[in-house]
Amino acid sequence: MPVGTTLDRYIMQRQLAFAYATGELSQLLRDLALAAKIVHREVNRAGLIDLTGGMGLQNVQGESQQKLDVVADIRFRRALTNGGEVCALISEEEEDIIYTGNNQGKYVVAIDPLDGSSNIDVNVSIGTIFSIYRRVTPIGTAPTVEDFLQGGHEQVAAGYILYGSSTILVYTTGHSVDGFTYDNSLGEFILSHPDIKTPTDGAIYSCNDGNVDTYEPAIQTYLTMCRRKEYTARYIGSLVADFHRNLLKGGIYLYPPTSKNPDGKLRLLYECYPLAFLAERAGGKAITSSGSVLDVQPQYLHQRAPLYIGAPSMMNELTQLLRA
Ligand SMILES: O=P(O)(O)OC[C@H]1O[C@](O)(COP(=O)(O)O)[C@@H](O)[C@@H]1O
Ligand SMILES: [Mg+2]
Ligand SMILES: [Mg+2]
Repeated sequence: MPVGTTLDRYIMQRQLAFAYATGELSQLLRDLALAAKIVHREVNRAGLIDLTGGMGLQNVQGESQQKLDVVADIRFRRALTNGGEVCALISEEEEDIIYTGNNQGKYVVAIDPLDGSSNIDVNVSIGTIFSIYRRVTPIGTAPTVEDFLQGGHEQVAAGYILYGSSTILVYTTGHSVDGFTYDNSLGEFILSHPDIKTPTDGAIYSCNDGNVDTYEPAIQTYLTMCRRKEYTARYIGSLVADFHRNLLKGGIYLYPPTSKNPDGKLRLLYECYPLAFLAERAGGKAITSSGSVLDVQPQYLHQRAPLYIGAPSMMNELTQLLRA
Protein backbone atom coordinates (compact mmCIF):
# COMPACT_ATOMS: atom_id res chain seq x y z
CA MET A 1 0.00 0.00 0.00
CA PRO A 2 1.41 3.46 -0.83
CA VAL A 3 3.07 5.68 1.74
CA GLY A 4 0.49 8.24 2.78
CA THR A 5 -2.31 5.72 3.30
CA THR A 6 -4.19 6.39 6.52
CA LEU A 7 -4.12 3.70 9.21
CA ASP A 8 -7.89 3.30 8.97
CA ARG A 9 -7.75 2.64 5.24
CA TYR A 10 -4.77 0.32 5.67
CA ILE A 11 -6.59 -1.74 8.33
CA MET A 12 -9.66 -1.98 6.11
CA GLN A 13 -7.66 -3.05 3.06
CA ARG A 14 -5.83 -5.72 5.07
CA GLN A 15 -9.11 -7.02 6.47
CA LEU A 16 -10.57 -7.32 2.96
CA ALA A 17 -7.55 -9.44 2.01
CA PHE A 18 -8.68 -12.16 4.46
CA ALA A 19 -11.99 -13.74 3.45
CA TYR A 20 -12.61 -15.09 6.97
CA ALA A 21 -11.91 -11.77 8.72
CA THR A 22 -14.95 -10.42 10.59
CA GLY A 23 -13.63 -7.02 11.61
CA GLU A 24 -13.16 -7.37 15.39
CA LEU A 25 -9.37 -7.30 15.23
CA SER A 26 -9.56 -4.29 12.89
CA GLN A 27 -11.75 -2.46 15.39
CA LEU A 28 -9.42 -3.41 18.25
CA LEU A 29 -6.46 -1.92 16.34
CA ARG A 30 -8.46 1.28 15.81
CA ASP A 31 -9.27 1.41 19.53
CA LEU A 32 -5.55 1.13 20.33
CA ALA A 33 -4.79 3.90 17.83
CA LEU A 34 -7.41 6.15 19.44
CA ALA A 35 -5.86 5.68 22.88
CA ALA A 36 -2.42 6.31 21.34
CA LYS A 37 -3.59 9.68 19.99
CA ILE A 38 -4.84 10.69 23.45
CA VAL A 39 -1.64 9.55 25.19
CA HIS A 40 0.40 11.34 22.49
CA ARG A 41 -1.42 14.54 23.45
CA GLU A 42 -0.86 13.96 27.19
CA VAL A 43 2.82 13.16 26.71
CA ASN A 44 3.36 16.29 24.63
CA ARG A 45 1.88 18.59 27.21
CA ALA A 46 2.81 16.64 30.36
CA GLY A 47 4.89 19.52 31.70
CA LEU A 48 1.99 21.94 31.23
CA ILE A 49 -0.71 19.94 32.95
CA ASP A 50 1.18 18.62 35.97
CA LEU A 51 1.58 15.15 34.51
CA THR A 52 5.24 14.86 35.44
CA GLY A 53 6.57 13.19 38.55
CA GLY A 54 5.47 10.25 40.63
CA MET A 55 2.11 9.20 42.04
CA GLY A 56 3.66 8.19 45.35
CA LEU A 57 2.39 4.67 44.62
CA GLN A 58 4.12 1.42 43.61
CA ASN A 59 3.00 -1.05 40.95
CA VAL A 60 3.09 -4.84 41.17
CA GLN A 61 6.74 -4.74 40.07
CA GLY A 62 7.66 -2.69 43.13
CA GLU A 63 8.43 0.29 40.86
CA SER A 64 7.23 3.76 41.76
CA GLN A 65 4.45 4.69 39.38
CA GLN A 66 4.79 7.89 37.39
CA LYS A 67 1.67 9.96 36.76
CA LEU A 68 1.92 9.21 33.04
CA ASP A 69 2.15 5.48 33.76
CA VAL A 70 -1.25 5.71 35.41
CA VAL A 71 -2.76 8.09 32.85
CA ALA A 72 -1.65 5.90 29.94
CA ASP A 73 -2.95 2.82 31.76
CA ILE A 74 -6.37 4.45 32.23
CA ARG A 75 -6.52 5.69 28.62
CA PHE A 76 -5.75 2.32 27.04
CA ARG A 77 -8.01 0.44 29.41
CA ARG A 78 -10.86 2.81 28.73
CA ALA A 79 -10.47 2.69 24.92
CA LEU A 80 -10.26 -1.13 24.91
CA THR A 81 -13.22 -1.47 27.27
CA ASN A 82 -15.42 0.98 25.35
CA GLY A 83 -14.38 -0.59 22.04
CA GLY A 84 -16.05 -3.87 23.00
CA GLU A 85 -13.65 -6.29 21.27
CA VAL A 86 -11.53 -7.08 24.33
CA CYS A 87 -12.86 -9.29 27.13
CA ALA A 88 -9.86 -8.75 29.43
CA LEU A 89 -6.40 -7.24 29.56
CA ILE A 90 -3.30 -7.30 31.71
CA SER A 91 -1.19 -4.24 32.31
CA GLU A 92 2.22 -3.59 33.82
CA GLU A 93 0.46 -1.19 36.16
CA GLU A 94 -2.10 -3.67 37.51
CA GLU A 95 -1.42 -6.86 39.48
CA ASP A 96 -4.48 -8.79 38.38
CA ILE A 97 -6.41 -9.40 35.18
CA ILE A 98 -8.57 -6.40 34.22
CA TYR A 99 -12.05 -7.62 33.20
CA THR A 100 -13.73 -5.27 30.73
CA GLY A 101 -17.17 -6.81 31.16
CA ASN A 102 -17.27 -7.58 27.42
CA ASN A 103 -17.51 -11.35 27.71
CA GLN A 104 -18.56 -11.43 24.07
CA GLY A 105 -15.15 -10.00 23.20
CA LYS A 106 -12.92 -12.41 21.23
CA TYR A 107 -9.57 -10.92 22.26
CA VAL A 108 -7.32 -10.31 25.25
CA VAL A 109 -4.52 -7.74 25.37
CA ALA A 110 -1.28 -7.58 27.35
CA ILE A 111 0.03 -4.01 27.57
CA ASP A 112 2.90 -1.91 28.88
CA PRO A 113 1.01 1.40 28.85
CA LEU A 114 4.08 3.56 29.31
CA ASP A 115 7.52 2.16 28.53
CA GLY A 116 10.65 4.02 29.56
CA SER A 117 9.16 5.53 32.71
CA SER A 118 12.55 6.74 33.93
CA ASN A 119 12.67 9.06 30.91
CA ILE A 120 9.23 10.66 31.28
CA ASP A 121 10.26 13.79 33.17
CA VAL A 122 13.35 14.48 31.09
CA ASN A 123 11.67 14.69 27.69
CA VAL A 124 13.31 11.58 26.28
CA SER A 125 11.40 9.20 23.96
CA ILE A 126 8.97 6.85 25.68
CA GLY A 127 6.45 4.33 24.37
CA THR A 128 3.61 1.85 24.73
CA ILE A 129 3.93 -1.88 23.92
CA PHE A 130 0.99 -4.22 23.22
CA SER A 131 0.34 -7.88 22.46
CA ILE A 132 -3.00 -9.35 21.29
CA TYR A 133 -4.32 -12.93 21.59
CA ARG A 134 -7.56 -14.58 20.48
CA ARG A 135 -9.06 -15.93 23.70
CA VAL A 136 -9.06 -19.71 24.32
CA THR A 137 -11.92 -19.69 26.83
CA PRO A 138 -15.43 -19.88 25.32
CA ILE A 139 -16.96 -16.58 24.15
CA GLY A 140 -19.64 -15.45 26.56
CA THR A 141 -17.81 -16.83 29.60
CA ALA A 142 -15.48 -14.96 31.95
CA PRO A 143 -11.91 -14.95 30.61
CA THR A 144 -9.21 -16.62 32.71
CA VAL A 145 -5.43 -16.52 33.15
CA GLU A 146 -5.28 -19.27 30.49
CA ASP A 147 -6.14 -16.67 27.86
CA PHE A 148 -2.91 -14.81 28.71
CA LEU A 149 -0.52 -17.75 29.13
CA GLN A 150 -0.84 -19.10 25.57
CA GLY A 151 2.78 -18.47 24.61
CA GLY A 152 4.50 -15.99 22.27
CA HIS A 153 3.75 -17.86 19.05
CA GLU A 154 0.00 -17.54 19.70
CA GLN A 155 -0.01 -13.73 19.42
CA VAL A 156 -2.34 -12.59 16.62
CA ALA A 157 -0.88 -9.08 16.62
CA ALA A 158 1.76 -7.05 18.41
CA GLY A 159 3.16 -3.56 18.26
CA TYR A 160 4.32 -0.41 19.94
CA ILE A 161 3.80 3.32 19.88
CA LEU A 162 6.89 5.51 20.18
CA TYR A 163 6.29 9.02 21.52
CA GLY A 164 9.48 10.63 20.25
CA SER A 165 10.40 13.52 17.98
CA SER A 166 7.37 12.24 16.14
CA THR A 167 4.83 9.69 17.30
CA ILE A 168 4.88 6.44 15.37
CA LEU A 169 2.77 3.29 15.64
CA VAL A 170 4.49 0.11 14.46
CA TYR A 171 2.64 -3.20 14.38
CA THR A 172 2.21 -6.58 12.73
CA THR A 173 -0.66 -9.03 12.49
CA GLY A 174 1.81 -11.80 11.71
CA HIS A 175 2.74 -10.74 8.17
CA SER A 176 4.51 -7.49 7.35
CA VAL A 177 5.69 -4.98 9.96
CA ASP A 178 4.45 -1.48 9.13
CA GLY A 179 4.96 1.95 10.69
CA PHE A 180 2.48 4.84 10.78
CA THR A 181 3.52 8.35 11.75
CA TYR A 182 0.99 10.54 13.54
CA ASP A 183 0.09 13.73 11.69
CA ASN A 184 -1.04 16.15 14.35
CA SER A 185 -2.73 18.51 11.91
CA LEU A 186 -4.84 15.73 10.40
CA GLY A 187 -5.25 13.74 13.61
CA GLU A 188 -4.39 10.64 11.59
CA PHE A 189 -1.75 7.93 11.64
CA ILE A 190 -0.26 7.84 8.13
CA LEU A 191 1.70 4.95 6.57
CA SER A 192 5.33 6.13 6.57
CA HIS A 193 7.35 2.92 6.99
CA PRO A 194 5.79 0.12 4.92
CA ASP A 195 7.06 -3.45 5.26
CA ILE A 196 9.96 -2.76 7.62
CA LYS A 197 12.90 -5.18 7.24
CA THR A 198 15.74 -4.92 9.74
CA PRO A 199 19.26 -4.92 8.24
CA THR A 200 20.95 -8.34 8.34
CA ASP A 201 23.89 -6.89 10.21
CA GLY A 202 24.56 -3.79 12.30
CA ALA A 203 27.11 -1.83 14.31
CA ILE A 204 25.03 -0.50 17.21
CA TYR A 205 24.81 -2.19 20.61
CA SER A 206 22.45 -1.16 23.42
CA CYS A 207 22.76 -2.20 27.06
CA ASN A 208 23.01 -0.54 30.47
CA ASP A 209 26.79 -0.27 30.85
CA GLY A 210 26.33 0.31 34.55
CA ASN A 211 25.39 -3.34 35.02
CA VAL A 212 28.21 -4.86 32.93
CA ASP A 213 30.16 -6.24 35.90
CA THR A 214 27.17 -8.33 36.93
CA TYR A 215 26.61 -9.82 33.46
CA GLU A 216 27.57 -13.45 32.79
CA PRO A 217 31.00 -13.98 31.14
CA ALA A 218 29.57 -14.73 27.67
CA ILE A 219 27.81 -11.36 27.63
CA GLN A 220 30.93 -9.58 28.84
CA THR A 221 32.90 -11.29 26.07
CA TYR A 222 30.31 -10.20 23.50
CA LEU A 223 30.42 -6.57 24.69
CA THR A 224 34.24 -6.57 24.58
CA MET A 225 33.96 -7.81 20.99
CA CYS A 226 31.53 -4.98 20.16
CA ARG A 227 34.01 -2.46 21.54
CA ARG A 228 36.91 -4.05 19.68
CA LYS A 229 34.91 -3.82 16.46
CA GLU A 230 34.29 -0.15 17.34
CA TYR A 231 30.55 -0.61 17.22
CA THR A 232 28.56 2.40 18.45
CA ALA A 233 27.10 2.20 21.96
CA ARG A 234 23.59 3.68 22.10
CA TYR A 235 21.29 3.26 25.13
CA ILE A 236 18.25 5.51 25.61
CA GLY A 237 16.88 3.53 28.53
CA SER A 238 13.45 3.27 26.89
CA LEU A 239 13.11 -0.23 25.43
CA VAL A 240 10.74 0.90 22.67
CA ALA A 241 13.08 3.68 21.53
CA ASP A 242 16.21 1.51 21.62
CA PHE A 243 14.36 -1.28 19.79
CA HIS A 244 12.96 1.08 17.13
CA ARG A 245 16.35 2.60 16.34
CA ASN A 246 18.02 -0.78 16.07
CA LEU A 247 15.12 -2.17 13.99
CA LEU A 248 15.63 0.54 11.36
CA LYS A 249 19.42 0.92 11.48
CA GLY A 250 20.61 -2.58 12.44
CA GLY A 251 21.74 -3.22 16.00
CA ILE A 252 21.36 -5.35 19.08
CA TYR A 253 19.67 -4.67 22.44
CA LEU A 254 20.69 -6.66 25.50
CA TYR A 255 19.02 -6.82 28.92
CA PRO A 256 20.77 -9.79 30.58
CA PRO A 257 20.18 -11.13 34.08
CA THR A 258 21.75 -8.81 36.68
CA SER A 259 22.40 -9.16 40.38
CA LYS A 260 19.31 -6.94 40.98
CA ASN A 261 17.19 -8.82 38.41
CA PRO A 262 18.50 -12.43 38.21
CA ASP A 263 15.68 -13.31 35.76
CA GLY A 264 16.25 -10.16 33.72
CA LYS A 265 14.21 -6.98 34.17
CA LEU A 266 11.85 -7.00 31.22
CA ARG A 267 8.38 -8.59 31.33
CA LEU A 268 7.74 -11.56 29.09
CA LEU A 269 4.07 -10.96 28.19
CA TYR A 270 4.05 -7.24 27.41
CA GLU A 271 7.66 -6.37 26.56
CA CYS A 272 9.61 -9.45 25.34
CA TYR A 273 6.93 -11.42 23.42
CA PRO A 274 5.51 -8.48 21.39
CA LEU A 275 8.94 -7.13 20.38
CA ALA A 276 10.18 -10.64 19.56
CA PHE A 277 7.07 -11.23 17.40
CA LEU A 278 7.78 -7.96 15.55
CA ALA A 279 11.52 -8.54 15.24
CA GLU A 280 11.09 -12.00 13.69
CA ARG A 281 8.59 -10.69 11.13
CA ALA A 282 11.05 -7.96 10.22
CA GLY A 283 13.85 -10.50 9.71
CA GLY A 284 15.49 -10.07 13.13
CA LYS A 285 15.94 -12.49 16.03
CA ALA A 286 15.07 -12.50 19.74
CA ILE A 287 16.45 -14.87 22.38
CA THR A 288 16.62 -15.29 26.12
CA SER A 289 19.48 -17.08 27.92
CA SER A 290 18.04 -20.45 26.91
CA GLY A 291 16.55 -20.04 23.43
CA SER A 292 14.00 -18.17 21.29
CA VAL A 293 11.88 -15.71 23.28
CA LEU A 294 8.71 -16.92 21.55
CA ASP A 295 9.42 -20.52 22.67
CA VAL A 296 9.45 -19.59 26.37
CA GLN A 297 6.49 -21.18 28.15
CA PRO A 298 4.77 -18.49 30.25
CA GLN A 299 4.10 -19.42 33.88
CA TYR A 300 2.61 -16.24 35.35
CA LEU A 301 1.38 -12.78 34.28
CA HIS A 302 4.24 -10.48 35.26
CA GLN A 303 7.03 -12.99 34.57
CA ARG A 304 10.43 -11.49 33.69
CA ALA A 305 12.96 -12.77 31.16
CA PRO A 306 16.40 -11.82 29.85
CA LEU A 307 16.12 -10.25 26.38
CA TYR A 308 18.59 -10.18 23.50
CA ILE A 309 17.05 -8.84 20.29
CA GLY A 310 18.35 -7.48 17.02
CA ALA A 311 19.93 -7.98 13.60
CA PRO A 312 20.32 -11.68 12.69
CA SER A 313 24.11 -11.64 12.15
CA MET A 314 24.77 -9.90 15.46
CA MET A 315 22.35 -12.29 17.19
CA ASN A 316 24.13 -15.32 15.67
CA GLU A 317 27.45 -14.09 17.08
CA LEU A 318 25.92 -13.63 20.53
CA THR A 319 24.12 -16.99 20.40
CA GLN A 320 27.40 -18.80 19.63
CA LEU A 321 29.00 -17.21 22.71
CA LEU A 322 26.00 -17.98 24.92
CA ARG A 323 25.94 -21.61 23.77
CA ALA A 324 29.74 -22.09 23.92
O1 LIG B 1 17.30 1.57 33.89
P1 LIG B 1 17.60 0.23 33.32
O2 LIG B 1 17.86 -0.83 34.36
O3 LIG B 1 18.66 0.26 32.29
O4 LIG B 1 16.26 -0.27 32.60
C1 LIG B 1 15.78 0.39 31.47
C2 LIG B 1 14.74 -0.50 30.87
O5 LIG B 1 13.65 -0.59 31.77
C3 LIG B 1 12.45 -0.11 31.16
O6 LIG B 1 12.26 1.23 31.49
C4 LIG B 1 11.33 -0.98 31.70
O7 LIG B 1 10.12 -0.58 31.21
P2 LIG B 1 9.06 0.34 32.00
O8 LIG B 1 9.56 1.72 31.94
O9 LIG B 1 7.83 0.10 31.22
O10 LIG B 1 8.97 -0.20 33.41
C5 LIG B 1 12.71 -0.26 29.67
O11 LIG B 1 12.00 0.64 28.88
C6 LIG B 1 14.21 0.06 29.57
O12 LIG B 1 14.83 -0.52 28.47
MG1 LIG C 1 8.44 -1.25 29.72
MG1 LIG D 1 5.89 0.60 31.63
